[in-house]
Amino acid sequence: MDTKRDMKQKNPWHRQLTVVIAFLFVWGIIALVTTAVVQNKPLPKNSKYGIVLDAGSSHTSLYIYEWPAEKQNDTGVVQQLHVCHVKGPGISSYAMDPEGAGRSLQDCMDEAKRIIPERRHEETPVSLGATGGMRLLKLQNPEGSEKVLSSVEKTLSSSPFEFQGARIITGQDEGAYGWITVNYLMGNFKQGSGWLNLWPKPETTETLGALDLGGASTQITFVPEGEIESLESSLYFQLYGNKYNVYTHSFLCYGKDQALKITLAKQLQGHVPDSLVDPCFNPGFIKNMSVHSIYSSPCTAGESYTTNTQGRFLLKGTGNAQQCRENVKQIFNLTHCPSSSCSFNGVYQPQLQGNFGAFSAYYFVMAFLNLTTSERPVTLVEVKEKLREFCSTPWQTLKENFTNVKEKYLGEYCFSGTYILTLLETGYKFSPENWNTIRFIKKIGDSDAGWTLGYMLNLTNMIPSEAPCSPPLPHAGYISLMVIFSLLLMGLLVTGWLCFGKTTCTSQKEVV
Ligand SMILES: Nc1ccn([C@@H]2O[C@H](COP(=O)(O)OP(=O)(O)OP(=O)(O)O)[C@@H](O)[C@H]2O)c(=O)n1
Ligand SMILES: [Ca+2]
Repeated sequence: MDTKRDMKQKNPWHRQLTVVIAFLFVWGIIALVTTAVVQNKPLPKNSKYGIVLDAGSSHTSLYIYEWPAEKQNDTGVVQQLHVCHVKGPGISSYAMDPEGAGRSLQDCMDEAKRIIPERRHEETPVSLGATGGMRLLKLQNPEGSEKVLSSVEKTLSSSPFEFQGARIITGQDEGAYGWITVNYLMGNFKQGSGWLNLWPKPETTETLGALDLGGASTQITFVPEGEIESLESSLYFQLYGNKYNVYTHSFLCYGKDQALKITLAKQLQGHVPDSLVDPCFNPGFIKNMSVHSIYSSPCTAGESYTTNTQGRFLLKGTGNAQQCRENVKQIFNLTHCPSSSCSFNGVYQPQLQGNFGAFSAYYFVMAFLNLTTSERPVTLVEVKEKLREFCSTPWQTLKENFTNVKEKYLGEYCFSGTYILTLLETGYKFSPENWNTIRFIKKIGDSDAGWTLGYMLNLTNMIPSEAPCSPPLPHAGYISLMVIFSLLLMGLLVTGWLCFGKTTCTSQKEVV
């Protein structure tokens, strides 16, 4: 007791000092936590936007993309905000009424004006890419295709957005941008951010191959294991500091609508009867077809034919998947291959490698046939069995069971399913062993799989070739660590002070 009293007498500031330090300590903690909270408060959304119109052979879709203004070069930040499906057919169907092509886009452009905030309109890029249908129209009627492009250009350039062109994209670009889209959305273009910067990057990053099936053309794109033998099928990308040698090929006329025309033309063999019995359509299915609709395409232009007087014939389904397969196989020429390995029609294709995402019509058809929604991949045997069963279903039963499906689509699913199977197996050489590398996909996250996102990323230079320099820690991580370290330091200080105080006491005691 005496000792304590003595200490207080010797150090009258002892109590006050303890109170001040305790106060400063609490105040410091509150200040640090407040700073961290305020600093990491979500900022008001500051988005940028981009518009791409996919002018396909069968229809046009307008996609609006959105990304945070301050992070446009990061991987995976651009997301699909909205899609608007243009009413009516694809723009290539407007060759006889070019003004109609531009007019058809107006509703979707108005929708985009409503969705994108007005203050961003002027700086929002809008571009249109036309694919297989317009490539075919250009071959057949170059003047008509120019007029259609001018018409859509007029509509897009009269919008408040920043018009960046309406053009026919090459099949190679279509394949490449589809591959960029799926891999960007999957986050496969590793950016080496944060702590990852501290470790060397792996030599190769696995990417997903892209299979796109349209109405007029189809694309296959993937990174093969070895060298790519053909220069015209080879693309080189450097994205986020990673190098990619990509194989791509686009088959014009092997989209599923044109493939059907070629398959029918092969069966007609130039002689148009009054009716054609076809195993690729369900039993009881009857359709009155115009001969012109089959032979007017550049894809069947090589075939000579004599028509009956009406210029029409009846297509009658028998629903035999096996025979349908045989008919479809005939449109794949497998007799010559000038390279070490080929897909079909003498086109070079390296050995298949890695996993594949199959989208657009691949997805529409396989989803309808219930061959996509399974926890485990559906085997090739199961696909064949499903097609056998579906094709043999009477047309009347199908119509009764699927009242909500468009008749045009419904009538063609037997052919389409068989075509997809044949294209993948006979064409691209997928086998029972590697069939499970294919996933039929519509979306990745909220964004549709397709070429448009990749097209926009490229057009707006949003994929840097080098990984952008970034601090080793994300901002929130940095603040948290600063708080933790500061608390530790303070704790240390207080402990030190207490110990120092005690030592002084002890020594003082000894002195006393
Ligand atoms: N629910 C749906 C929607 C479309 N389709 C079919 O899918 C094909 C169109 O696929 P899409 O990828 O939209 O082709 P496009 O982009 O229009 O054609 P391309 O890429 O060749 O220009 C058409 O045959 C259409 O009949 C379908 O079977 N079921
Ligand atoms: Ca398409």
